[in-house]
Amino acid sequence: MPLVEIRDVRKEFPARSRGGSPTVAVDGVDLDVEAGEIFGIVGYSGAGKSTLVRLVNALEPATSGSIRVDGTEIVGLGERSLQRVRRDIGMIFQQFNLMNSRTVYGNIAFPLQVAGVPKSEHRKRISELLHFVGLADKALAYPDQLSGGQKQRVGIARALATSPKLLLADEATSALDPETTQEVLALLKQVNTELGITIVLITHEMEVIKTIADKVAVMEDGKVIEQGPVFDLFSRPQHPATRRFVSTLVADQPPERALQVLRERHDGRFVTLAFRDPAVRQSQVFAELISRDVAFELVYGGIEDIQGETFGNLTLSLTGDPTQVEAALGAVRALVDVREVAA
Ligand SMILES: Nc1ncnc2c1ncn2[C@@H]1O[C@H](COP(=O)(O)OP(=O)(O)OP(=O)(O)O)[C@@H](O)[C@H]1O
Repeated sequence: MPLVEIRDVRKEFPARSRGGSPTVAVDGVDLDVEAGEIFGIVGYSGAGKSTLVRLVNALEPATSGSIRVDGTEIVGLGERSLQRVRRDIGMIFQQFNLMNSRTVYGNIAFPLQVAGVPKSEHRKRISELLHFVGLADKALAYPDQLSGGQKQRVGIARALATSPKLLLADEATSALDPETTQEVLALLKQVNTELGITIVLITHEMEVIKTIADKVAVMEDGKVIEQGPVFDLFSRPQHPATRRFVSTLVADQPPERALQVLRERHDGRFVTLAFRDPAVRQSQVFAELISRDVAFELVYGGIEDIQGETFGNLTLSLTGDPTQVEAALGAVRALVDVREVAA
């Protein structure tokens, strides 16, 4: 049984003005998040990502559909029962949402108070959490004395205080610089592997997905347009929006601007080879060209490492006898996908 099971979920917000039309923020979404995984949801601003996660912890009620969290149907559930479900769900935010008038200790104590954990148990639990997030010496600091990365660590400690099964992360690294982003992502990975907590994270950055997610769903206009294991989605994106996201990390064919310059420099036939199968070595492919006296230059592209598997697109300029070029490409097609680059 998935930890989170979403079926045909829809969320409609009423029109903001008289005569206006309602906004369908989430439109018929189906998703399964298995226990123990890191599930990424990626999409541009307005795609409906935040609304979807807010439905999962019932900060907003769904208009229709079904959402099961750890087996409990939460759509239509009463407030009292929802509070019990929410106790198993932690959440972290882009702007950290810490209480500035409370110390780090006080911020982490807050969910413990709400959950009715006796005060005598707070000190030990908070100390454990602060050690885990690497802020053992900051218990008495106030949020405005901390860096962004430290504030998010406090956010994570606070979200973990009541030992949730599920952690929802809403653009948790979007306000951080690239180096701090990597540190916070590493901490989230630790939350997942060492504490066994399932994580759903939403982001507009493929880098975040690539770094820690196991599975990913792409959202556009309230719908999930594509989902699957991260490697599959990166190496074989189907939908144009997914291709656009993937191209922010992995070069595909050269864009029009680059192509113009490349054509001025190279007069051969341009083809893009997609390397996806780990059993196929680049040297095998190049050997097919060399054996037929086809000269080649790598003009665009690169190879990426996604969770230990490599793939990428290399655009080559080929020169030689056209019949030999054709024959070589025939042999190359047996090894990798070959696409012509439009003249
Ligand atoms: N409380 C609300 N009332 C009315 N419309 C809303 C409300 N919350 C979100 N929306 C609308 O729902 C759509 C989806 O918004 P949502 O915030 O879920 O997208 P998102 O993908 O998370 O984007 P962002 O990263 O910019 O938050 C948008 O058109 C937004 O204007």
